[in-house]
Amino acid sequence: MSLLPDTNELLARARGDLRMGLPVILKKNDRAILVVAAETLTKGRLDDLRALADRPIVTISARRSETLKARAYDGDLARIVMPRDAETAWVRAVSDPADDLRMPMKGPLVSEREGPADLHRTALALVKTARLLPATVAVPLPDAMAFARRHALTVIDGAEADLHLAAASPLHPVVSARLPMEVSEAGRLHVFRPEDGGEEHYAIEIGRPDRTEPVLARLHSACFTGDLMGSLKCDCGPQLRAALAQMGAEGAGILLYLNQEGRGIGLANKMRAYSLQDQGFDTVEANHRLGFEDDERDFRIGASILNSLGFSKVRLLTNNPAKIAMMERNGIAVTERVPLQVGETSHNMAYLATKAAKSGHLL
Ligand SMILES: Nc1nc2c(ncn2[C@@H]2O[C@H](COP(=O)(O)OP(=O)(O)OP(=O)(O)O)[C@@H](O)[C@H]2O)c(=O)[nH]1
Ligand SMILES: [Zn+2]
Repeated sequence: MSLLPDTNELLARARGDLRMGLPVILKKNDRAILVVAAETLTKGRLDDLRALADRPIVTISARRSETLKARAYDGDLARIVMPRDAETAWVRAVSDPADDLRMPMKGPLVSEREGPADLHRTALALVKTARLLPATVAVPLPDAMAFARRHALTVIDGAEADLHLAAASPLHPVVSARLPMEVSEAGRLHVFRPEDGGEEHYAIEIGRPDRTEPVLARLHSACFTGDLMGSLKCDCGPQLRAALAQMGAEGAGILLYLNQEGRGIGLANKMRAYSLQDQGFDTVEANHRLGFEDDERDFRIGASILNSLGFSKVRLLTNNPAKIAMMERNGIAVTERVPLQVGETSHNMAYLATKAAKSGHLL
């Protein structure tokens, strides 16, 4: 018998650790780093890191380094060397763009160019999956296994972590039950749970769609503000309700409710993006300043749920050609694009225009 956690389980544990401000250890052969998520770094933890190495490394994505005018010698990321007198406020200013305009970063920032960046890259990918700001603070760690045992810290093999973080986690059906709804009394809700400990996703089936014919389908990404609060900043709520109404009217359809809030960056980061939008940046620029790509969603999840429910052909309700391409690439044939243009307001006109201009959305 072995109760030792596998890499997936260790990654899930590490996400929890990082969100709580606990360090985790990433190792590869005889190299290891001790990592803390920049956003949860406390003074005490910074002192602990400094006791191990006097110049911790703050890793940010190349997107964030563009704004900070820091050199990204590692291509997709930059390893910034912490000045000896820098405190947690300095780490916050590097990782969080909230005050970029009010207090421009006093540089110059010095980027590390020696030595491998691979473990730092893994750390950055990991904090993103924990829905934290994409920035980490790390120090090299000799004798990692003994250190981990002494401090009861999670240790993950970097190469294994890379494989798991890049793969689409298998999803398993948990339960499904009848859900009479306003749009149709013949509703059914299916819950799917990913193996990697991530958020659950839902499928709402309307009627009993014929699995051999293209089904009217919608891949809806969670939007707490739009779906539930009636936010006027986006078109998500009206799109959700229009999609369900059309399925109800046709008597059949499948709506996936994917928990990829904020195009995959999480609600806290989306609100950081909204705050930047109030400073004048558009939706894409705001994501970049935070260190994210335009769209961090993984649409393999949607394809895998459709597959598991027995659907292989869809009439897809969307204005986003990238969604169609992702479905086709993952084995779901899109026989027709059904436009979904509802919910334009004076508050979201610029948002919709940016999506058309920069993200290829069809108007
Ligand atoms: N990061 C970020 N996410 C946003 C913003 N506004 C809305 N979202 C999220 O965007 C997702 C919806 O994506 P959209 O780009 O509006 O539409 P789409 O799903 O790509 O395309 P359609 O199928 O045509 O609706 C939801 O997860 C929202 O929470 C924003 O300003 N920044
Ligand atoms: Zn929205």
